[in-house]
Amino acid sequence: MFTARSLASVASYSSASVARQMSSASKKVAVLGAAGGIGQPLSMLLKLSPAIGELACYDIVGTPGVAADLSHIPTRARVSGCLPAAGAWPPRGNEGLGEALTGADVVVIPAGVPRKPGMTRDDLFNTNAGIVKTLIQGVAEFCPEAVIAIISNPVNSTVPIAAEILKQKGVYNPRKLCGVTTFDVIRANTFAAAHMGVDPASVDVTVIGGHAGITILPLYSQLEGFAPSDAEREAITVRTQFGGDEVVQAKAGSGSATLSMAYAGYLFTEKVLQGLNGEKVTQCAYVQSDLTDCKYFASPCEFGPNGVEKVLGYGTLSAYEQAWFDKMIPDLQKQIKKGEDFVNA
Ligand SMILES: NC(=O)C1=CN([C@@H]2O[C@H](COP(=O)(O)OP(=O)(O)OC[C@H]3O[C@@H](n4cnc5c(N)ncnc54)[C@H](O)[C@@H]3O)[C@@H](O)[C@H]2O)C=CC1
Ligand SMILES: O=C([O-])CC(=O)C(=O)O
Repeated sequence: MFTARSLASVASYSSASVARQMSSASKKVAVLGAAGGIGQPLSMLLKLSPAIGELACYDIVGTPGVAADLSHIPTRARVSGCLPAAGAWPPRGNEGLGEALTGADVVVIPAGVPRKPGMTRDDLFNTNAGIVKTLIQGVAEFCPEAVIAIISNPVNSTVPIAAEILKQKGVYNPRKLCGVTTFDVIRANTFAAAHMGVDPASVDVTVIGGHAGITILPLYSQLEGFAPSDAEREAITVRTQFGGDEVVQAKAGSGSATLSMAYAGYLFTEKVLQGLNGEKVTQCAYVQSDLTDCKYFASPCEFGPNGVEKVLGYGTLSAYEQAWFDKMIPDLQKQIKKGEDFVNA
């Protein structure tokens, strides 16, 4: 799915590609939580994108510094740093969420607390639900037409929270609201490529479900040339489902994956922008869906000028994957309901 884009290629687009992207409509992207562990490297990668004309960095702290720093990179995107109150960079008086969001085509949200060892993503709910709620209220007010990409965990619940807030405000458009599950895809690609001894750029694993533990279901049976033993298949599947824990444990209390997530968030946003600029692109995302009994479900989606143009199917599951699927559905339904109840109760 992400065959051509490596970090190296971010900085070395062919001149034809740059010319094509610069000639397409210039887009504004807002990053909410831009001073954080994910927010900073994500903002840097987005600053390198020729598709972006304006990059708004919003956080409750630190964005004047992040924006000033990024602004010295010689790429076309103008950068602004916004805080809830005065203190933005460049100094223009009282700035805020409204300034960051007004005119935004895409809003990427990595705001919120990360896990520590021993926690599940659901343990973040109490803190992050309120953060996402506030930020989405801002989106509803200042840029209701924007495509929203939610990174803040637990994604399985924060996306339903966002949907319910947008419904309350009368601006919900299921084509414009996505949970970012790209990290699961790039993890699956990384692990499968290592197993197969091939370049990860040549691997494209479909990952369906949600973004937490057993709700993450990589469909390795659909990957051509991948023939693990039963034990290997079990190990790589579970590693993909619980890859986040590996990083949380290695960081030993200082947070969860940030750099690789920034890369995943960048890949996701670039594809959304390609779609908005008229290309037909396919990537997995956690969106409103009729494919299963879950109201929201991650699967391949076609992106285009209106955001998610089509929720695509995910093909045939092996018996092994079907067993995981059956276990996943009640979990995912519970996490979706928890998000909806937070807003509606
Ligand atoms: N969807 C995914 O695949 C992944 C999601 N995550 C999630 O992303 C979130 C952020 O992780 P990190 O960047 O590591 O955390 P972090 O703590 O380093 O950064 C979070 C940032 O959010 C900001 N923030 C808090 N409240 C805010 C508000 N009301 N408005 C704007 N900004 C606000 C903080 O000031 C901070 O700068 C976590 O919830 C984490 O679990 C992390 C990795 C992968
Ligand atoms: O594990 C976490 O808490 C962060 C995350 O979502 C991931 O790395 O996939």
